[in-house]
Amino acid sequence: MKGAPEQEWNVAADETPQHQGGFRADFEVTTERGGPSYGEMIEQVRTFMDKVRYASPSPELADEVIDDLRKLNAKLDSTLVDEWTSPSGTRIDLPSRGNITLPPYEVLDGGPDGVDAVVTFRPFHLGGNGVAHGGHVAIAFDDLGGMAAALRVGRPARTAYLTVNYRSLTPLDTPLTLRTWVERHDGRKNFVRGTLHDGDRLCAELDSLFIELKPGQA
Ligand SMILES: CCCCCCCCCC(=O)SCCNC(=O)CCNC(=O)[C@H](O)C(C)(C)COP(=O)(O)OP(=O)(O)OC[C@H]1O[C@@H](n2cnc3c(N)ncnc32)[C@H](O)[C@@H]1OP(=O)(O)O
Repeated sequence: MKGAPEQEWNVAADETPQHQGGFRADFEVTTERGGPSYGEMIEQVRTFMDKVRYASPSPELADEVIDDLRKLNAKLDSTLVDEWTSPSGTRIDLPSRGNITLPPYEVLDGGPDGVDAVVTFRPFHLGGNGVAHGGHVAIAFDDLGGMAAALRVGRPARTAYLTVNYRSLTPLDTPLTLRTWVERHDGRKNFVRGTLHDGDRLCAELDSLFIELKPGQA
């Protein structure tokens, strides 16, 4: 596959370590990085992925799209920064904190008692036969389960295990209710449960363990 094999990713913005292990030392958040149009840029990329998932282009159109994409990739080349400096993951005003890799969700309420969110799986999250891929459901649970653990302990936590019980089909393009909460904790261990509903219908359940990271722990 052609890509960017010589590209160096995640190059530190300066020599000062901006974190002491885990994801982010201080949960630094921002509504400014990337500017006022960053959310719309992410939305357009998601829309493009939706279209790619369902498009059947002619060879000529595929070549045209490749050409356009190369130009777009080149535009971003000069702006690449490290993960701590990128807007992605820190823009709390945007769906999924502006993180393009996550299914878009909006947190309605979050704190030590848990997280209430609305997640909408996009057309490109298709698994088969018109419904969501189970892996994408797991990603939503992982992120929002991790958030419930982090909000309880006030520090980052990493997933030790994550079990998803798929109770019924998960629709695409439909706002769904996702809840996560720490059901029990024991030292650094946070046993996180979760549910995903389409209206009253239970689509999936989460049973997971998130371990609070020690200072400096990767
Ligand atoms: C606000 C922003 C929110 C953002 C949320 C983002 C969430 C995203 C979360 C992720 O996706 S993290 C990425 C996926 N996870 C990993 O890559 C983790 C890989 N594994 C590890 O790094 C370590 O194994 C881990 C940090 C999970 C634990 O290692 P530690 O050395 O810190 O702990 P240790 O092994 O001493 O275990 C601590 C306790 O947990 C228990 N434990 C650990 N792993 C377990 C496991 N898998 N099953 C059951 N118990 C487990 C272990 O037995 C022990 O129990 P006791 O204290 O009772 O002795």
